[in-house]
Amino acid sequence: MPENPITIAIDGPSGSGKSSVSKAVARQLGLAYLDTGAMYRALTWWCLERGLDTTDVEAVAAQADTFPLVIGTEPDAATVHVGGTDIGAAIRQTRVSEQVSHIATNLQVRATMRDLQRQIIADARHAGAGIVVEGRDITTVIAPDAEHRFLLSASEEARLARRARELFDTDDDSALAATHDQIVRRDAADSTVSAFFEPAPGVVGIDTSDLTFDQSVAAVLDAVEANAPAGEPVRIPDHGGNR
Ligand SMILES: Nc1ncnc2c1ncn2[C@@H]1O[C@H](COP(=O)(O)OP(=O)(O)O)[C@@H](O)[C@H]1O
Ligand SMILES: Nc1ccn([C@H]2C[C@H](O)[C@@H](COP(=O)(O)OP(=O)(O)O)O2)c(=O)n1
Repeated sequence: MPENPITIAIDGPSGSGKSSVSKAVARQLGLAYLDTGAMYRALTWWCLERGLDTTDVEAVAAQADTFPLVIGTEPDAATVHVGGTDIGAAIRQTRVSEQVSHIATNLQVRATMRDLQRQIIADARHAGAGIVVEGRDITTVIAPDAEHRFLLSASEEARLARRARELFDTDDDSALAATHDQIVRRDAADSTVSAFFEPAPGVVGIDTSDLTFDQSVAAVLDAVEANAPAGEPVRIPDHGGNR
């Protein structure tokens, strides 16, 4: 087991920059990376493929217990497979984004995901330098004892514009309107089961609204460095660490 593995937990609403910043931080520090949102999306895809009603709490929970999910934890290969099928692209489809909150607010599903996520974190700490884990309940429920915990935020305006540019290559009015459901409605639904708009006690809040992407990454890296035990430099200075 490595000497001092670390877990970096990062939460925040949609479009706050969790996935992109977490991947970059993991790369820089030579850590594994876990996108917990991808796990909820994978289960949503699986249920839709089987024609299940995603609001059927018991039926969905039964699938969560058994569906053959394999999630990659390399920041440059954060792959998602179920039963050997690569669904990395399919889980980003609009039909999945529209339904995923039904799955993510199912408390039985959350309990199953919690156990899976904790196992992945334990494995990464056992096998390597540690892991960056991002989602909505990582700082509060999944890994409240993580060495470093962050809540990323950004104004609704900034988050909508980012997502619109990502999905439609523009943030004109029609792109913003099309993005609204994915960001605002989904966050409202998801926040009924997790608290990710404000940092919990002991969690470092970073508002990325007026930061560039690189500044957001640097803000997390600087805070990790500042919080590291004395004599243990954590930043790997050259290109992307050892993974
Ligand atoms: N200051 C910033 N911090 C983080 N991401 C930013 C920033 N400015 C622009 N972006 C872009 O916004 C998008 C954020 O998306 P993502 O990382 O998927 O957010 P989340 O995982 O929170 O939904 C990315 O395309 C990223 O490059
Ligand atoms: N730990 C988590 C991670 C994601 N979720 C929910 C929140 C979202 O509706 C879905 C998908 O998460 P994802 O992080 O991919 O969402 P974004 O599209 O990046 O906003 O899962 C959750 O409830 N708890």
